[in-house]
Amino acid sequence: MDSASPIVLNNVSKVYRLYDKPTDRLKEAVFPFGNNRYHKQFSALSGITFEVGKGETIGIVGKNGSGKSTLLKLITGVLTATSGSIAVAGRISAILELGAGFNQEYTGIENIFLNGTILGYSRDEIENRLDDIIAFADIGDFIYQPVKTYSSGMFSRLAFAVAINVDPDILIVDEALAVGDVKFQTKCFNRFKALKDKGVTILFVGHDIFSVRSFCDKAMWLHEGELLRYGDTLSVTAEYMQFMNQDSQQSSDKHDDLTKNASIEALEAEVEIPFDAINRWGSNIGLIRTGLIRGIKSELSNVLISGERARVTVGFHIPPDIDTSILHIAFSIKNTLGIDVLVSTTYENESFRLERRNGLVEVNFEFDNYLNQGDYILVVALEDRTNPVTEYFDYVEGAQYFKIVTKKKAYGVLNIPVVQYLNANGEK
Ligand SMILES: Nc1ncnc2c1ncn2[C@@H]1O[C@H](COP(=O)(O)OP(=O)(O)OP(=O)(O)O)[C@@H](O)[C@H]1O
Repeated sequence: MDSASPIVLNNVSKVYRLYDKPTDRLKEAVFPFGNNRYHKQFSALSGITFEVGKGETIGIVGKNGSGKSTLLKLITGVLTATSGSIAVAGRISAILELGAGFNQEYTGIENIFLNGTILGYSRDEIENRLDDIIAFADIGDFIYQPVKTYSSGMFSRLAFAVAINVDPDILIVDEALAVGDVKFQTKCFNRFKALKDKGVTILFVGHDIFSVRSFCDKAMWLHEGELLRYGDTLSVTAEYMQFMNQDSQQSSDKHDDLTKNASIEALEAEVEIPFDAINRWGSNIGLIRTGLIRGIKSELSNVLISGERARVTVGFHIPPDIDTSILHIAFSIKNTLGIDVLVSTTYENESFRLERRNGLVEVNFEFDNYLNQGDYILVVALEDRTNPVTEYFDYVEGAQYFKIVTKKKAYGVLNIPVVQYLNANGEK
């Protein structure tokens, strides 16, 4: 165990007591004999062991009720563990519940001082930061009103403004609480990034996989109170996405008949699965046989030239039990942060008709490739988008890994030609 790690948990468990009625809690307090008489036990976390290195940013994922908030409340000390040990070194700033640590009767400004004091700052230190905090919250004259008059958006702005404009060693944030407009959320993210660059250790409950992928060094997946995975962000979130996808497919009975793999058996002997995928999932894995991207002119393998037209080819089989009217073909190009920078699906194309046929079917997508230089991942999928949650027959994350090169160095995510001209003396 690294003694420099600011957060170390060893075999931590948390058991909540559940009472059927509020009076049962009272009865148990008044008659403490026979402790278990009035409550049931619920294990919200069990056997959690991990450590977080200094300056690491950890994204925590897991479905509702998996124990994320409980874990963070144990680390911040709001809750105490039923068993196990938790060692935290450094000043923690946390936003786990909107309104926690605020006095409803106090004004915004008074609450800034209250919160700052809870975080361990002196009055002078808070005064030095007051203007920044007020400017960041940007809630106008409401800052002079009692916080009980605030909307949840205002609350969120004030809570974030305080928590991220102080100098914590450890920042703990639940992304879901960043309610507000895109501008405010971007401001928060910029500030997180600045804190991360300064070496602050950050625990971040991510509800959007892509913010976890773009922001976190490592990811942690909690499931039913257990730590299922902890490690490389891309692989942990990919496994989590796969699980969530399967979970939603299992709970949807609409296309039960499509999840049969019988037709795959006939195809299995034909070709080995050629992909070196980060991840592959779906109800009919094996249907996709090719997924590749090429520059149309250069035809180089695994290298595309920015600005050149590119083609993605997806080759697949259509088994007899899949209705071709709901079967769609999609690709996405992800950058190394796992963010989809380009997505296209035949579902968007009203004139697309897939006819049933035997043997390999190929669908081509062509586009002018204005992506900038860098490393990219090709994802190809066979999907059904007729339900609110997309179901995948076969999803290959990593059908091809390729580079895009530019003729001369370009900046930004896109390399779109931009016309530049000068208006001298206001001439048009
Ligand atoms: N005070 C409490 N008393 C009893 N059970 C609780 C209490 N707080 C949480 N739980 C239960 O513990 C489990 C874990 O809850 P927790 O809030 O930690 O999950 P979560 O992953 O943060 O969920 P969400 O994503 O919905 O916020 C849930 O089943 C929840 O109902």
